[in-house]
Amino acid sequence: MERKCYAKVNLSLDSLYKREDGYHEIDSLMTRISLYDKLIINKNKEKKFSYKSNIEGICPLEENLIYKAWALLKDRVDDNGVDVTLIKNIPLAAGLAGGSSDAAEMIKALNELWDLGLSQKEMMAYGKSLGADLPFFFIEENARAQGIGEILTPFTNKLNMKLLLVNDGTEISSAFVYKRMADYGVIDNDRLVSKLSKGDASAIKDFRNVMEDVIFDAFPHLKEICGKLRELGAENALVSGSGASIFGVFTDDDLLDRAYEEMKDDYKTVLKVELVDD
Ligand SMILES: C[C@@](CO)(OP(=O)(O)O)[C@H](O)COP(=O)(O)OP(=O)(O)OC[C@H]1O[C@@H](n2ccc(N)nc2=O)[C@H](O)[C@@H]1O
Ligand SMILES: Nc1ncnc2c1ncn2[C@@H]1O[C@H](COP(=O)(O)OP(=O)(O)O)[C@@H](O)[C@H]1O
Repeated sequence: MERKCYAKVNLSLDSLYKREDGYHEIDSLMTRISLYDKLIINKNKEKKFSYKSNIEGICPLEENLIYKAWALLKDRVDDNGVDVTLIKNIPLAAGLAGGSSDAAEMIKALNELWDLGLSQKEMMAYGKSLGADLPFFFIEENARAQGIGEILTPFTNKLNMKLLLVNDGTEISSAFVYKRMADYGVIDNDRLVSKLSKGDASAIKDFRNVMEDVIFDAFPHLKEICGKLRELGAENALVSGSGASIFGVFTDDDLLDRAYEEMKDDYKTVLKVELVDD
């Protein structure tokens, strides 16, 4: 069985306040992009999890979210052995939720492979126990994420945008940023959702990520990438999630192509991507 594990970007990301349990209430518009890891999963007869990948040392196996997803479900069946191959294309600790997407697809795959009959709601609950970003990947639509990321409301986007994704190899953990966050609550996501559903292009200028205050303070060079994208014709440029990936938003293909040519040799990863759920 083969599955595509799409990356996400946050078109807008607001953090409202820190809760008693240490997590932050957020309000974010999330969308999947045409950059994906590939998971190849086959049953084996050894009742074991065997793993290989095109990249070494993401983290110890027991900490890999794919392994954790398997460990959550393995006692539901007798023949629980699987051979898993991960083709990693999504940059690490990049605000693109690659690990979360891998784990969500692993849960969906095991549900099918082992005929577990789990509902979307049950899979989302398993997902949430592994990370706040996981539930989004069970929706398979653009969604507004609230709560800690698990309250999901699909939205429609009629805007034809393409993104130039830039990652210079900087890795930032979500915990690093959340620890330094102030209270915000400044983004009008109701208005943004309404504009996107009507195809009103003025929405693009309203995209915002409140984590940028913390991120640019600690990693000022990332702000320069946003500036460069704007200079090259992006209608907006912002950090995705807790970073360190930056995306420029384009509605003109020629400008996008030109910006790609200008930037492609200057950073570790420069990719033209589309939104997959529109
Ligand atoms: C910032 C966001 C925006 O989509 O994405 P990334 O940039 O990581 O992709 C997410 O909120 C990241 O979610 P995720 O990375 O799954 O978080 P978890 O593994 O559950 O938690 C990692 C750390 O972030 C903090 N955290 C996470 C989510 C949240 N709503 N409030 C928090 O304070 C937790 O306290 C923990 O210390
Ligand atoms: N399958 C996986 N892919 C990527 N990272 C993983 C995976 N499993 C666990 N991790 C750990 O989670 C960290 C952040 O995950 P990732 O999804 O790449 O970043 P982000 O949360 O910023 O989008 C990684 O640095 C790694 O230590």
